[in-house]
Amino acid sequence: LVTIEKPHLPHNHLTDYDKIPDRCTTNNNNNKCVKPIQCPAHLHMNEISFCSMPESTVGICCTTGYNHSFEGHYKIFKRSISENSNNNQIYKAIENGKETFAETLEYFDNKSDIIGKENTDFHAQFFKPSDNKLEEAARNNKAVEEIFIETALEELRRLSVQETDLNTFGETDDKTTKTKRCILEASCTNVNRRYRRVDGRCNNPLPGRGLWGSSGFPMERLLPPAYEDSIWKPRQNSVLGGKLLSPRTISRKLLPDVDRPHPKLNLLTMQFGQFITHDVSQSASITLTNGQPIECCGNNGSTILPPNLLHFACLPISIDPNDEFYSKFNQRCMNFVRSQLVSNQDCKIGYGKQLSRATHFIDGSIIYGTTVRLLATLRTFSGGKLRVFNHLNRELLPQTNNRTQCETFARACFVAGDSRVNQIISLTAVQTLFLREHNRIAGILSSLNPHWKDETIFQETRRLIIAKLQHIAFNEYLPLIIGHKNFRVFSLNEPKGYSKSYNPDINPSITNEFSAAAFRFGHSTVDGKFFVHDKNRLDEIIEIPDVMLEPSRLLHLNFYDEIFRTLTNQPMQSVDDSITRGLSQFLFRGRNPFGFDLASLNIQRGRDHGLRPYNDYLELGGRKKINTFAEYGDEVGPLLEQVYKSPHDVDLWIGGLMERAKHGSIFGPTFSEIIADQFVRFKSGDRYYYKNGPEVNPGFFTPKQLNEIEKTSIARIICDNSDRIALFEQAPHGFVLPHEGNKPVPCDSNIIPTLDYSFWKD
Ligand code: HEM
Ligand SMILES: [Ca+2]
Repeated sequence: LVTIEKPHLPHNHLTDYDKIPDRCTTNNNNNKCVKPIQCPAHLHMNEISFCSMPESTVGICCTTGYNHSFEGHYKIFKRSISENSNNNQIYKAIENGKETFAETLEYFDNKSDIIGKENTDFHAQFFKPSDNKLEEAARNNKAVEEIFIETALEELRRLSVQETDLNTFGETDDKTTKTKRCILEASCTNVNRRYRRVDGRCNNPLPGRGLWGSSGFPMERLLPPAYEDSIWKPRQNSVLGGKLLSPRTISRKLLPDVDRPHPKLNLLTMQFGQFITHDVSQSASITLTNGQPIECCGNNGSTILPPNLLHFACLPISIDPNDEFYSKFNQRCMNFVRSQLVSNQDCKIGYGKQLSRATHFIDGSIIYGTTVRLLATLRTFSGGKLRVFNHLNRELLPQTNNRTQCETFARACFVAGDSRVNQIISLTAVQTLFLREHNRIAGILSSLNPHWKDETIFQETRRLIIAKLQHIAFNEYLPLIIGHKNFRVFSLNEPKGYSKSYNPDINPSITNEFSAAAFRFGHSTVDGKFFVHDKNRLDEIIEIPDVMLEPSRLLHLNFYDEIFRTLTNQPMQSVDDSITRGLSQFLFRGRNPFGFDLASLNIQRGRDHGLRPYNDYLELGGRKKINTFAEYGDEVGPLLEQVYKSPHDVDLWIGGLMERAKHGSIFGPTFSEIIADQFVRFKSGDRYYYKNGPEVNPGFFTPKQLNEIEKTSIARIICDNSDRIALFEQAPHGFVLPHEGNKPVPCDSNIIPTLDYSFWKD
């Protein structure tokens, strides 16, 4: 290893892989950033952020998107051996070779006593010798354990990447998956398909990258995980020793319910944020082998299950006996099950990697699903349309009898491309909006092109809907949340016409930092109430827990229009240290007197996903770490000090929420950068990005079509799909509260531009 000058990571390019060699030029001073190991030609450099971490002396990895070379890991392990030997018998064992395999086994044995056999198996999978090896060992009378260590050593030292079979990757809807050792590979035949695949595969057809961003693909990371055993053990201890406090304690002491309406943005901004989230990210909890959920609490929540009964995936959130709220219900335990990992059994070494079930791209997977099979259940196969539930002459989402997605008492329960569609009724409404827009466009395209068959109409419509969704996300939504400065700095603003932003080296995948922390800023923007107006009279105040997993109100004739009027006219809440009780006490309460605390889930999820403490991300963004609580300021410092032993313990989601908004962004710099970085990935890592021209995008739009698409606005889509029962006008800037410069205009006004679809005539 060569120590080199610590590079300054410019804010604008968390993902600028090209610049790595410049920044990491060799220079033997004491800054510890390390020159990246040389990657074999078919792999490429990733995770440049290691470079900005002075204490990450070892982390630069060669990766094809998520799997680090073994050498990269070996170095990580070496470091943890020297720094943290207690917990790391296993690495010691590897370091010392065969002599210490007993220690390795001891490690496993200890574990199995504490948390059951399955966990041992989990750890074992990283080091498990192949069947061939085991047979050979048996023939030669070698101890299995010896083989075990030999294999681990071999794997660790190997740099080259071999082909092997791996058939347990994600869900596939075809048989084209061919995988290599540590390069999960989709075989991309027909790379010039005009339409993107529903599962997101083969977006990047270069070798080793076919699965990038596809459904079931692992999330990326900006920084290496903070697992206490470097593999999967969540961060649970303060840097000063002793346990971190329970997420619930942090939540109830730091995040009260205060009404602070945002001065400019409306609830549709909140709702669109969740909509985008569900398009790009879905982690899934581990389940029992029969698919049933895992329970980590006993006696109706009054206790955490004893260790011998606790499933290895349990990370229950403990509740203090003096919790002002939950103590009333004798609750001492909130269920929490850890996220599923990508099963990469043939890659024997590595830390746990969470997957996303959604395609990581902004590609309408929330509308169309992520498998051909699911999509087939959503289509009519006639006229390119999606199935609807026709209700009083209005199109609603199809209903389902499978009530696992809704409260049992709900009169309606809907299906869409994403299983979370019923999570809150305003989300269901936006899902309905895009369903209607799809069918409306399908109607227009088929009347323009009567010779088109169902499949062509469907695919062309889907392509256009995705373009509209991307246009709204990048053009209307993103600048409002990250602010124009970040928008510029991250080169997210582009002139009209074709984009030059595509870069096949950029991995489009969701980062853990984005989905387990930064983009959850949105939870702070949720208002606990919807003020629903009938014409201009206040009709009903809905408490949000009453419309979670309970979307029946959409069966009321006026409701669809009314909820859009509420979303556009009611302010969202500001991003700050306030979370509505609707989420922090009553999440999914059903008919119970209490529900979950989403803030606790967020904090625990961050620990589950190995997010590092907030300070590390400050540094990643080129800022100084905060070393004393006083530096957090008079307001925030004392609060944090109540719940964290050290300023270096602060969870990322909490630290980010506490930052002051700057430069026109609605949150502080750390969230801004993580989010901007993610949107750079969504754009520059998506070959089918709607603004990409014919040289890269097989599904490109003509310049004239693109010119029309760039007139898209959320306001126009709302207008075109309203029931015209309670919604006849709309402000042109759909995410901005109506004001003098954003007055509602009649839906047929050309102040809200319409698209000329004649350019879609064959
Ligand atoms: C409107 C009410 C909302 C409800 C009821 C809700 C509920 C939830 C729940 C239950 C989770 C899973 C928590 C866990 O176990 O880790 C979650 C995750 C998440 N939420 Fe929300 N949420 C809401 C709004 C939003 C908004 C407005 C945003 C963003 C602007 C957002 C962003 C996220 C993100 C990024 C995740 C992680 C997704 C994943 O990767 O699985 N949510 N939310
Ligand atoms: Ca997607």
